[in-house]
Amino acid sequence: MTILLEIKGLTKKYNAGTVALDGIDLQVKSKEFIAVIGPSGAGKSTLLRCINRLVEPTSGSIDFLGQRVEKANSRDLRHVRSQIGMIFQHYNLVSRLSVLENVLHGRLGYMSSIAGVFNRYSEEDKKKAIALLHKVGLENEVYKRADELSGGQKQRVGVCRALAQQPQLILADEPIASLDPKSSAVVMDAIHRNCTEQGIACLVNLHQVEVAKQYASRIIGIKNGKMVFDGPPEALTDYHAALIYEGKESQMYQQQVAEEQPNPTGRKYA
Ligand SMILES: Nc1ncnc2c1ncn2[C@@H]1O[C@H](COP(=O)(O)OP(=O)(O)OP(=O)(O)O)[C@@H](O)[C@H]1O
Repeated sequence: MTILLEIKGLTKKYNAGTVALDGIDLQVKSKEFIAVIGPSGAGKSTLLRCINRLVEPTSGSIDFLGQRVEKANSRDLRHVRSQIGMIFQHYNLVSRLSVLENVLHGRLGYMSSIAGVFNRYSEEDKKKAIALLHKVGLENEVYKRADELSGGQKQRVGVCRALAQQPQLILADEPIASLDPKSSAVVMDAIHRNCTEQGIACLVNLHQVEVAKQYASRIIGIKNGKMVFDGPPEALTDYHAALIYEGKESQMYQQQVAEEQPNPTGRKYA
């Protein structure tokens, strides 16, 4: 498998003096589905946000498909970001726009600035965006305003927006932290199934160890800005989990993804 992303010695110190990341080394290969676990404040969000430079790293290197991200100028950074989709905990949708328009925002990185400003999306982009919405069970919501949706539906729109980019990598920053267990299962299924089918690598930040084990092919444990575990889910024992969450054990059990309920209508999504 190709190496997509190679991080060496990544360190982030915030102005207040907090060392959020302390010399992280990480290689991500194409098609890997990696869960990043760790207690609140461990540095998970900072790690994901340094990869696409939503947060500026203090030192270290980030190589994404041969491009040095930490040194990239604005044009190169735009190119890198077009290949990295992002899913946010609080969805980051434009409330007053339709579901379809929000998904089409995933195409902006591929359009000229003028076409983007005037929302001149191609018919093909629109068809693909609608097909994505069908795939996640939002076929009846395509033309609704984003602020008319439930949290779980909004996050499925966020997933479609990231997929519309046709990225090489998706960064999902606590995508289920604001959702109930049933919606969490639907969202995690949508991320996992689409990434697997389309060969997209994914780094997903999660609090819950059981959810990480359920979906990931590899788990990374972060504690106090350092990587303290890196291995397959079956290698993550209770001992490792206790070590990662030491003193904050209750956080690793926060809401677990419910098994999907049998659905008499035959529709996958409620
Ligand atoms: N903009 C910021 N300015 C100053 N300190 C910050 C900033 N963002 C994060 N931090 C600090 O950096 C550390 C790591 O935070 P980060 O949000 O990356 O952790 P996390 O593991 O994602 O936590 P959570 O699960 O609660 O989101 C914490 O101590 C946090 O308070």
